[in-house]
Amino acid sequence: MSKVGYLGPKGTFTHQAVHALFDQHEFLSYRTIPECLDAVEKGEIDVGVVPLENTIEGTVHLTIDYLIHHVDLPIVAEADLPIEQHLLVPHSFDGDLSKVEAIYSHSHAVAQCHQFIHHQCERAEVEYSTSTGEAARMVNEKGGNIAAIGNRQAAEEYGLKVLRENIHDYPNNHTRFAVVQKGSEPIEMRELREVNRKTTISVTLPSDYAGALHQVLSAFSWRRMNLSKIESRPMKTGLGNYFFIIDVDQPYDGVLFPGVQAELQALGCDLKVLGTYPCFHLATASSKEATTD
Ligand SMILES: O=C(O)C(=O)C[C@]1(C(=O)O)C=C[C@@H](O)C=C1
Repeated sequence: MSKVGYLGPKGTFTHQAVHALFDQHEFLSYRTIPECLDAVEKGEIDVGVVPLENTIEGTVHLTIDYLIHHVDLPIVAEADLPIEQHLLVPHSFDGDLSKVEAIYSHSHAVAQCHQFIHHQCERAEVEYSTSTGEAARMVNEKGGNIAAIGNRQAAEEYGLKVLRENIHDYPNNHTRFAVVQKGSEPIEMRELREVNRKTTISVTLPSDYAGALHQVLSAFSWRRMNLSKIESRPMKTGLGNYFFIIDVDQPYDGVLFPGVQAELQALGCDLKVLGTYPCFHLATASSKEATTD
């Protein structure tokens, strides 16, 4: 039995993703993304599951930055999960949204519901928490005219009721989660249908000069390698110093990728493969999307 760590506590979306991905393992929850990734790095757990990107709010910068700057852990799998954000309140709350004094949640969850908060809960102060599950736990502990944004499992876990369903501002809300692992021993997962294989790399340009990014991209384009994401992040060394995170829509191979690497190195770029991995679609209890075959 392996140890699987995740951004907890129970009732987070990461917790849902973990249970859709793994069965028959020991599950350990961590309060923050860095705590979970550090535990994998130190070998306290075998794999860690952390959020990577949301369709409404974009990249979870804390995860990407921590993977680049603080730990050396390959991404071994990726899974996307439909996200349904609900407004959760104590059972004693009378249902009048204008009375909500504070809304607790993770910053990514709050960002997915800005319009709802702005138009429906005008009086509410936003209080950020380390996760949606933690927000639900706090709302239960504090009580009163306050609410959490989170999922139905969190409401059940922490004794709250769902006052409004699906309060995220745009439909088709999904979050991608990364599974990271230190050792190379394969960890048994549920039998899921693989929808794709991707390779994620980081590229640091030697200096800022005209056409530098164009040259980097052309190493992929003339090889007909499709990129599904490119994003710049600060190197944290000075204003204007950025690196690029690039998702390539194919597995690492022995011909095309070494060719790209050699070409980029000749340009003076630093390149690191962050993982080459299968991608899965997961389903929440309430969604009917395909998962297991
Ligand atoms: O707080 C949670 O429930 C998490 O699992 C974190 C997280 C995130 O960081 O994006 C995951 C999915 C949702 O997009 C909102 C929050």
